Amino acid sequence: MNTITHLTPEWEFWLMENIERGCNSQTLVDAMVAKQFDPLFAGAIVYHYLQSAGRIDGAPVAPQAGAPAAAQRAQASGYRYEKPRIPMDQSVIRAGDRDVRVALRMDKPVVVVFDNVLSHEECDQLIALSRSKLTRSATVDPTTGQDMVIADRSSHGTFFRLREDDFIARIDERLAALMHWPITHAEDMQILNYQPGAEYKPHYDYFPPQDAGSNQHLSTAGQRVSTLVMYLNDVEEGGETVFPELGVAVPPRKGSAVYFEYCNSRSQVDPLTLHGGAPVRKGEKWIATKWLRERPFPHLLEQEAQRNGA
Ligand SMILES: O=C(O)CCC(=O)C(=O)O
Ligand SMILES: [Fe+2]
Repeated sequence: MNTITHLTPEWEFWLMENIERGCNSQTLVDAMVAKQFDPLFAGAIVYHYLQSAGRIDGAPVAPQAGAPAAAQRAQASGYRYEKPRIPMDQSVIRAGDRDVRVALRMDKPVVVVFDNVLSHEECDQLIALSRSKLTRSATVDPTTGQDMVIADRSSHGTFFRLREDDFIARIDERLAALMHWPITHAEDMQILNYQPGAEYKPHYDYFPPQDAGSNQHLSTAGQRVSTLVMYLNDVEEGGETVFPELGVAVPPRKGSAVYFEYCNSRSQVDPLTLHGGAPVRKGEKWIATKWLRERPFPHLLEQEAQRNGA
């Protein structure tokens, strides 16, 4: 049976009335799901209405107030946290050929800062290999799903295909081990360069389930589940990766990285992972980003099977 993914005026009224009465988000989502609403749609729409009603504070929160406030908002979104994909009790994670140190971590959402993901030589080499290939970065158009250039994203970038060469393959294998997710679920590695003034305004890495343009992405390998943003150089000033809902900012440091998770086994997505690249104020910023999907890419399954001699 098809589930409902749009809101009639009657349901709109019902939502507003019940929010006014002080109902909590889970009650509202459960009631909608019981009436055949799509669970993802119900979660997103309830979150949206609660936010519009001022019941979820979208403004950045002070770091000291971050944890309890974020937990409240997480609950309001209806997102159910599950067991983190990566170990949350180790200070060093053995990631293939490299020991990666944990510098900071939080759960709900899982956000972890790693040191020593890439050596300085690897950072330099990724930059050198990318420099001549850079083009203006695009984002996914919410209605068509096509790439489009927008002012919110003033960086330049390029991509490396999975296992493009031996150097990239070594890093790809390490990242799959670190992120505890199969290599067949990995998107191409993105390299970005931000010049002074360039930024990437706060956004979600997941494909918004309510956008028509997300369908073509979701149909290949499912939703994005986690991200690793690796810093390839030290930035003199600015360029932090910011999480406005959490009151967290991660300053770029050559070789280190920030990891976060935002999609559970029911394909629910976590709006608290809103994040962006703050404007670079002095110097330039280089990053490499790895996004992982719910399911394998068919062409990678084939590629890996051939490698393994199947
Ligand atoms: O530049 C940053 O720090 C964040 C980059 C980012 O959000 C992305 O590549 O999806
Ligand atoms: Fe992002």
